[in-house]
Amino acid sequence: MADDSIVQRVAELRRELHYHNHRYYVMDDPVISDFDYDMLLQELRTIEEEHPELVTPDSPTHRIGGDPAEGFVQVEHRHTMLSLGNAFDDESLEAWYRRVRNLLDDADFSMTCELKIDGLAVSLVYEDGVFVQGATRGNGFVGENVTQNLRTIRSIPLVLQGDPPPYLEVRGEVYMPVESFRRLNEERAERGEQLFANPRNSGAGTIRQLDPKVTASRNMQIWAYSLGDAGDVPGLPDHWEALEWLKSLGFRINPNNRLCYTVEEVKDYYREFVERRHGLPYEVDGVVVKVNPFNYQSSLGVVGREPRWAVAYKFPAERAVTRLLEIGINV
Ligand SMILES: NC(=O)c1cc2c(=O)c3cc(F)ccc3oc2nc1N
Repeated sequence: MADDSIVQRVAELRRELHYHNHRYYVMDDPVISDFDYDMLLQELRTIEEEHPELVTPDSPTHRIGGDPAEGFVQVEHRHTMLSLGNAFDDESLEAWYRRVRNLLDDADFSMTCELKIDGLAVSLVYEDGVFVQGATRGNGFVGENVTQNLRTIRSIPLVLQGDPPPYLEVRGEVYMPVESFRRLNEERAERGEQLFANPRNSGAGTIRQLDPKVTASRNMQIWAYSLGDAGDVPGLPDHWEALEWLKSLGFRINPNNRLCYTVEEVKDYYREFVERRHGLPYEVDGVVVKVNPFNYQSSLGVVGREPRWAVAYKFPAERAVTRLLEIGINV
């Protein structure tokens, strides 16, 4: 049995490694050299090999799980994962805005604008601050358990910082950075294998790999974009504060999110990113506009499978061939 000093050292190493992992993969601002990080990880691995009874599932040495899965177990979402209604032009955005204002008896309200990441929506469940389950959206009610694969994504925290509630669900979009997609297709072309059509497809295929080692080899990333349900965290007044709080817990929140007070500001944001979208290291297909105050979100409610309080203002479709040429794939 390991004596106390070993148990203490293991806890200290885990805390330090989770912290440096967060700095490197979530904040993109490491404060330790890769060499020193690897030395800490190796020290922990050595101790865990000598004392297997000390290994815990949230250990940073266990991001790449066990054997390939046979298939995916289905999981029921505690809170249904709804779908976004679409707007394709300013008129339909303004129609959405007017409808919401009417329903709110002409109240004023702020809106959050977020880039709509073109990836795969996932639900992450944390119990007592430890990552316990990751699932795809599926049909919104039932998704696939892809926990082992999501654990390999370094920007998904295995252990939360701050003071998380006993149960927390977070939603995010998992995606393959454009550069990783380009490199992956280059490797496939050299091996004479079939190419992936776009980062979204390769990302979705990677998350649904049966072997976590394959997922781990493809540099997948995440942007967290909301709580599973505002009711899970009483005391947060609106979505913007919820995003700030999630950032304080260690989640990777997109720095381009913006708080807007008028539909004009929303349109400015949209036009800004119609221009800037191809300079981003990840693919986006629009802007998600959300009524910010949670009390207004709950009074607006849901119609069918879509929340009344959010809309996806899509970017103009573009010719796929041009896009592939732009990211350096010679089709
Ligand atoms: N792809 C995305 O970047 C993204 C997606 C969604 C959703 O799908 C979504 C669906 C809802 F029913 C409600 C809010 C949402 O917020 C979202 N926010 C985002 N930033």
